[in-house]
Amino acid sequence: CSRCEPRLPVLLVYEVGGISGVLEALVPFLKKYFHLITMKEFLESKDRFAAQVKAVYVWWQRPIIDRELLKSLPNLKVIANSGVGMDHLDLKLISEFGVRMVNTPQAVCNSTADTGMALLLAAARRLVEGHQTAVSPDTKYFLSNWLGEEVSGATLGIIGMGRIGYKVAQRAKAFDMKILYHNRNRRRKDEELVVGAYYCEKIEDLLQQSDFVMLVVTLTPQTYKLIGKKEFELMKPTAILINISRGQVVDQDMMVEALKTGIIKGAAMDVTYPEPLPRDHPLLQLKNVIITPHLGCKTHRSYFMITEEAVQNILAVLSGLPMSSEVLPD
Ligand SMILES: O=C(O)C(=O)CO
Repeated sequence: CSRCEPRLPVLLVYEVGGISGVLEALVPFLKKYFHLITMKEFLESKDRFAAQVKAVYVWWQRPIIDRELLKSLPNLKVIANSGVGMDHLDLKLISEFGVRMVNTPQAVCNSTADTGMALLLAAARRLVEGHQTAVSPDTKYFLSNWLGEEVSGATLGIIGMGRIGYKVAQRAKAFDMKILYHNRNRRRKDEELVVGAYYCEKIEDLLQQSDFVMLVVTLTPQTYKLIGKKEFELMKPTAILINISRGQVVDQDMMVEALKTGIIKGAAMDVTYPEPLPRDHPLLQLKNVIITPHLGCKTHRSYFMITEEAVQNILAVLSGLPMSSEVLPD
């Protein structure tokens, strides 16, 4: 009967709470705009819900969007992805089903740039080793030969000056760093002036000149293993690599080699492949490495803003209004 049917558009999420579920705190907000169903509820009542689901909210890679799911949702209009990275989605497949895709780039840029800067500072000043020293029972405390690097005046090379890269540049400017950046195309001329960044057309130039290299590109076939043997060899032996993009942007075996043999000085990574690394992975044995568990944009504020941005985008698609963050298959 029509009275039993949900009056709000039906939004499918993987689950609520738990390891892979939408944060419970966000559910009241989502429920203002949608009739929310979980994957479990959907699978239990496919006959009831299949034709009603208008949108899916992919919360950190769940649910997995495959052909079978797309086939079972004939009136699906839009898939909203939390965060900015879409490498876990088959964009071509989704568009074949006439479904639009949106992400939430505004919501994540400050928090992810903070993570990049935090890693840069932590690696430069050996914060993790420092912490381990401070809490260790049998350590001589004031080791005068245990010096870090100064960030002010050092050169930061940003590979991938998109929204997040630009936020990193703003932070680096406040630290008096010299900023270089590389994009495939120079399309940030106004912003270059604001932060005082220099464009390197060739990635090689940036690698040779930078004291810190930060990876902020999205993972695409073009950026897969962008940093490999040749690129490590171009970097200064004193350089520190920071990765806040995706693990696969770096050839990880080559990175282990570069870190072990002193081709570069250190690395700080919020992303690896796989995540997490197997416990016996050589990267976990190295002292000149900091690894964080994809903290990226994980702040209370960002998580709320992500959901706000996703909701705005979904509602815009459903009502045929323009929206800010459509992702096209190419
Ligand atoms: O936005 C993303 O895709 C991220 O990984 C941020 O942590």
